[in-house]
Amino acid sequence: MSLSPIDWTQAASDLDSYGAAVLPGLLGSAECAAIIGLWEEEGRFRKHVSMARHGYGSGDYRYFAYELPAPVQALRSALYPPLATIANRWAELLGREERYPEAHGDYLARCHAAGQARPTPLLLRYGPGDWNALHQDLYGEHVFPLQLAILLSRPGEDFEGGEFVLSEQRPRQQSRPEVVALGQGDAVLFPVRERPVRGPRGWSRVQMRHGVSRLRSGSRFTLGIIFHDAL
Ligand SMILES: O=C(O)CCC(=O)C(=O)O
Ligand SMILES: [Fe+2]
Repeated sequence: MSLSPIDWTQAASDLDSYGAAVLPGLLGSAECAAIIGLWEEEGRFRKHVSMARHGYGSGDYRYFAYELPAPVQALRSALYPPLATIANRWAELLGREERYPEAHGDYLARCHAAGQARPTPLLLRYGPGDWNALHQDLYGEHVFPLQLAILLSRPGEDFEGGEFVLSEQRPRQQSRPEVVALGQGDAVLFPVRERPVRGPRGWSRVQMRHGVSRLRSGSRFTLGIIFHDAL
């Protein structure tokens, strides 16, 4: 798999300003199709979740089992180091003690030592009328602060509707919505739980949630990459 070059200066600046950054064309259409094709390979997954059954919205997702498929493993380990740099800067701004090592393997060792040893990368599938409730992907005490979702289907061709949505809950203020327009193969980077925002009296912390608006028609697949593992 070949990753297109990523403008990390732009991505960090967008994350700081809006709490979201798009990595345009991270995957090509053939790579997207190959990852969608994994959905049918049941043996690749450790768990299948029906969102309606849990009150999470409507649609399905499947958590990959270890060993992760090669492109998923490659994305997870290649994207971690620049994200760890941003995460460490944010931790400092927020007065958090935790710091993130340079290599993903070292961070996973920390998760695994705390009993968080199940892989969290997932494939999501939405059909007509499906949606994903605003949520946070927390699976234990260890939370790597940034994650990404890659849109694998073609908006306007494979599906209509189904916009990626973020909400930012500001202390003592109303929440701010952010809708992220994605094309096939684009990734959106976003905070798992919180991010620093500069206010009149220094930095403060806002809570973030993400979800997906209702699909009007068609079929939409996403690959989610989360860097902490699950209990
Ligand atoms: O389908 C999407 O765009 C959102 C997926 C999601 O919730 C995730 O990757 O954690
Ligand atoms: Fe999620």
